[in-house]
Amino acid sequence: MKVTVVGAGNVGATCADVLATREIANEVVLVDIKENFAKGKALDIWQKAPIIGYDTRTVGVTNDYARTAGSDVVVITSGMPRKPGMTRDDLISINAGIVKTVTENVLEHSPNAIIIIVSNPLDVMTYQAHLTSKLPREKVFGMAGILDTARYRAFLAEALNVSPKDIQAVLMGGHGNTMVPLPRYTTVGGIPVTELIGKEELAAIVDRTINGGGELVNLIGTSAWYAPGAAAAQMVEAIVRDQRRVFPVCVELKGEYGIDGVYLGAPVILGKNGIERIIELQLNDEEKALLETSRGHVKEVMDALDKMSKEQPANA
Ligand SMILES: NC(=O)c1ccc[n+]([C@@H]2O[C@H](COP(=O)([O-])OP(=O)(O)OC[C@H]3O[C@@H](n4cnc5c(N)ncnc54)[C@H](O)[C@@H]3O)[C@@H](O)[C@H]2O)c1
Ligand SMILES: O=C(O)C[C@H](O)C(=O)O
Repeated sequence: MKVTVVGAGNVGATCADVLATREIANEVVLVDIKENFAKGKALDIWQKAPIIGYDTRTVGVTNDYARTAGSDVVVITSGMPRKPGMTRDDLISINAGIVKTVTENVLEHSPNAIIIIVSNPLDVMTYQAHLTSKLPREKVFGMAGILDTARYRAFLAEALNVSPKDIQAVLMGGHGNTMVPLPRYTTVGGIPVTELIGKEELAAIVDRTINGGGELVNLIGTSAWYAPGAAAAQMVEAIVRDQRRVFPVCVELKGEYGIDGVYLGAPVILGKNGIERIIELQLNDEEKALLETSRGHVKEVMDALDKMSKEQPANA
């Protein structure tokens, strides 16, 4: 299996490193626009192989998409991260152009690839990749839900003093302040979380999860990468090993949850064909209202992208 990761910055290099260390692919090609940057990162990961003990070959290139030819899965992380004081949506104009160009280059050499978007604003960059690639929703989707639920699970594990491995959760909606964590669908070793934690403490954890990306931006000065890179690699693994894992993924909803034509996080089954199935949960009225708010926000930003594309055809 061959996997390409575009963007050799913090998230892309971490994703490539996890893919190699866990031998998820035979070959990982790292691409960046910055001269020699990807080459250096890929070489460093390859030189770690004898120490840790893996044989995934990592190769880095500067914008040479011919070297990515025949990739089975492509992860797009290229683009600007936000800085303190910015929202993810502030990145739309710069990152839309990058995602468009990169998607075109990727498809020219790997027309059958499954594409996973990571660049922000995530839901709308996934829409951009779809507009450019015209791929069906099963083959172009975004990573956010695994990261957001991982944050939620980590906070819960800390509060309950249990292993994060035993916390199962699902989360829906856009990757931003309107995301919809679902405590009703959160369990700890099979036990509903509401039986183990008080309402107020749980509400505080949900709130911290919603602001989880911003918390790290304020601490680091740029956005997170260890958990995001590992989350994207976990999606790649589910696809290349046909694991049929159940993950929240950003996907175009076409009637599911009564929503049409909007990119939102929803639980799906991920396997060799990409999205194998979208799972429809029976949401209660409160959850439906939160999802509707999230839909409204993401749709506004999608509309902003459409408007921008008309005004600046380079982003069309
Ligand atoms: N979906 C998520 O949950 C999630 C999580 C973390 C970060 N992100 C987003 O991922 C993106 C990358 O974050 P990062 O921390 O790795 O940033 P970074 O600045 O460390 O790396 C980005 C890399 O993209 C490269 N790049 C820019 N334009 C390119 C192009 N046209 N072709 C190839 N490479 C190009 C840059 O040279 C840079 O090396 C940001 O948009 C960030 O907001 C999303
Ligand atoms: O917060 C960001 O800007 C990056 C990413 O979306 C995250 O949630 O870590």
